[in-house]
Amino acid sequence: MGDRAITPVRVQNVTIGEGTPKIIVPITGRTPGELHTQVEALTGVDVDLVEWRTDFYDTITDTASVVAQARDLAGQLAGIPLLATCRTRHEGGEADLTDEAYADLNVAVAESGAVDLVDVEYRRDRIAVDRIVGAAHARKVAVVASNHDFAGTPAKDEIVARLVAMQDLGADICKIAVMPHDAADVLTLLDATRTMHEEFADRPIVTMAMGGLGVVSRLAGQVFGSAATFGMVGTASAPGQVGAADLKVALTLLDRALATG
Ligand SMILES: O=C1C[C@@](O)(C(=O)O)C[C@@H](O)[C@@H]1O
Repeated sequence: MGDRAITPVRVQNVTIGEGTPKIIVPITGRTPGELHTQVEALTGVDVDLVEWRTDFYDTITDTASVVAQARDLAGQLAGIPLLATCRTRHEGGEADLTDEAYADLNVAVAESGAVDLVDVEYRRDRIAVDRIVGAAHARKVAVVASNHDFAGTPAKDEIVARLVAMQDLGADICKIAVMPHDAADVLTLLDATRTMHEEFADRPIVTMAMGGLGVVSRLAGQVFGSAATFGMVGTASAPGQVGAADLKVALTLLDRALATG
C-alpha cells in the first residue's frame, strides 16, 4: 500500500513531514538565566526546532512573564522555530493547572507572536483544547496534539485511535510517547506508527517509545513514518532522549542508506 499524502507543516525555514525527521531540542530552565544558558549551548549544534517546556519555568502561573520569556527566547533563537509545551502532571510534566488555567496560558502563548507551534494535551477538557486550537490557528501557529503513557504501551489499535482522534480535533501534528517494558512494546509502537502513517494520517505524526529500550524508535522515524524526534543538549526532558549531535549522525546514516536503496 502506498503512503497517503501527508500535508507537511512549515514553520519558518523548517518543513516537518518531509525528508529526514526533524530534531527538536527541549529546554527546561527554571529561570530566564538558565534558559539563556541553555539556548547558548545550542550554538553549533544541528537543531531544527527548540521546545520550551514552560512547565519547568518558576513563574509559570504568571502568564505575562511566560509571554515575555517566550518573546526573549524567540529573539535569542533568531530564526530557529519555537514550540511551546506546558506538560502537565497527568502526562509526566511539572505543571499542575486547572483546565481553564491551562487553556488561558496556552492561548496567551499562542497569541504572543513569539512561538511557531504550541503543544496541546489532547485528553484535557475539550473546551480547553478547542480554545487553544482556535487561538493558535487564528495566529497561524501550528498545533502539536500530544499524549504520553508513562506506565506502559497501549495496544496498537489504541495508539492509532489516539493519533486519529488528535487529527480529528484539528491538530497539525499528532504526537504520542509510550513506555515500553519489552522489545515487543517497541515493535507495537513502531507498527502503530507505520499503520497510522500509511493508512490514516494526512499530516505529520511524531511517535516515540521512551527509556533505553525505546531509543531505536527515536532514530528510525524515517523508516516507520515519524516526522520528528527529540534530542537533548545538556538536559533530557524525557527518559531515553539521546544527545542531539549523536541523533543527527544516526539520522544522516539512515537517510543515506535509504537513498542508496
Ligand atoms: O512530547 C514530548 C516528547 C518527549 O516526552 C520525549 O519522550 O522525547 C519529550 C517532551 O519534552 C516532549 O514534549
